[in-house]
Amino acid sequence: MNITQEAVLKALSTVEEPDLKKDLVTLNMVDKISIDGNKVSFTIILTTPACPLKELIRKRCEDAIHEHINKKVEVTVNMTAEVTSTRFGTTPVLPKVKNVIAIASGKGGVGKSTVTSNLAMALTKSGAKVGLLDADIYGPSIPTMYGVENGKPEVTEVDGKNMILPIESLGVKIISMGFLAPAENAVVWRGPMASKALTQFLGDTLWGELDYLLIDLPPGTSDIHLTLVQAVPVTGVLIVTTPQKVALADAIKGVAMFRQPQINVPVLGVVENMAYFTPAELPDNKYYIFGKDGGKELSRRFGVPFLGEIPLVQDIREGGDNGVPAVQDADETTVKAFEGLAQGLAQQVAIRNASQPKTQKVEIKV
Ligand SMILES: Nc1ncnc2c1ncn2[C@@H]1O[C@H](COP(=O)(O)OP(=O)(O)OP(=O)(O)O)[C@@H](O)[C@H]1O
Repeated sequence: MNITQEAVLKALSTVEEPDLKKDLVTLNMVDKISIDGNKVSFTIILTTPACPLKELIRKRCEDAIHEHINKKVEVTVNMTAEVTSTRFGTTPVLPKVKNVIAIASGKGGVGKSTVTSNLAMALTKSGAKVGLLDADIYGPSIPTMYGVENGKPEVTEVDGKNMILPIESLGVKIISMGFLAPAENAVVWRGPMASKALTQFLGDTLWGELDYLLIDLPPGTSDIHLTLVQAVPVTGVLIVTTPQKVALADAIKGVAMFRQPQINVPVLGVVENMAYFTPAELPDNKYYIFGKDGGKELSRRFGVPFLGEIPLVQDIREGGDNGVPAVQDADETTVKAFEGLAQGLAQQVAIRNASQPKTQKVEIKV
């Protein structure tokens, strides 16, 4: 049997990337083809390390080689990932950050910061480079959730400009207004001053190359939200809500705000936090304390993806208080819930990036 590189590519051109609806060869996702007798190996470059379709794509590649070349071929599919971006190298604001994702909730206290901190951790665990900006100036809780509440970011000079170095914890680069203004002084940050300080803080941080920068926005719909998402080209926003009526009503206002024509930030999805309570000793029991399926209905109403349910469990609260996000070492249900959210969000980012017209890359000095 004489297998050629062309034959391998031809076989793989029959495999469609399920989300992007184009074949792997057209999408330039096939690399490093190697052929040795009846052994064939190649690398598939995924659009995110958090790709939930990894195993499905691997299986389809193996099947395609067996079907189009020979059943007896020994196939090795290696997987790597290069996170896609439509902003990489095209914008003077954070040009080395591939995707900026804002996390918003209409109502306070729905667990936005908890979800954000676990999301950052889950993406990092998948192999992505992640930064986290805690823009919740009225109650910056990210430093506590990452055990760095006494963090004092250092400043370094780059090309004559003072840049802030983020504090790194558990592999995530973190900047919080809490590092600058202790909680008791948060009241000094008001309106335009807060917006200006935040935007400057964001741009003056030496993030380095990032696949995802998550911004934990303050609760509600304020000038700060508008200034931030207009100052930084944002890939999209994730809406966090609980199933409760009052939380949903505020989440609706949030979605409507981001969708205003002059704002026009894509809503990447909705996640329902505190979806149900599960006691540790009865893991199969679900109690719908705040109501049921409200987040799902919200996503249906606005035609945006529903990215999952996060249970109300003690581990999640404890993780936040102890400075280690629960996705790091909680029980399987909690870990799966946050990993599923990270995969779903990364998938929506990849789909969005693929649907954007390719912008001309411009060289920008950082
Ligand atoms: N799924 C969950 N299970 C258990 N506890 C949770 C869960 N989500 C959030 N919490 C707890 O609820 C409280 C509020 O969460 P968090 O600070 O994340 O909310 P927030 O929406 O960011 O609040 P704010 O409006 O102040 O920014 C915290 O004590 C957190 O530990």
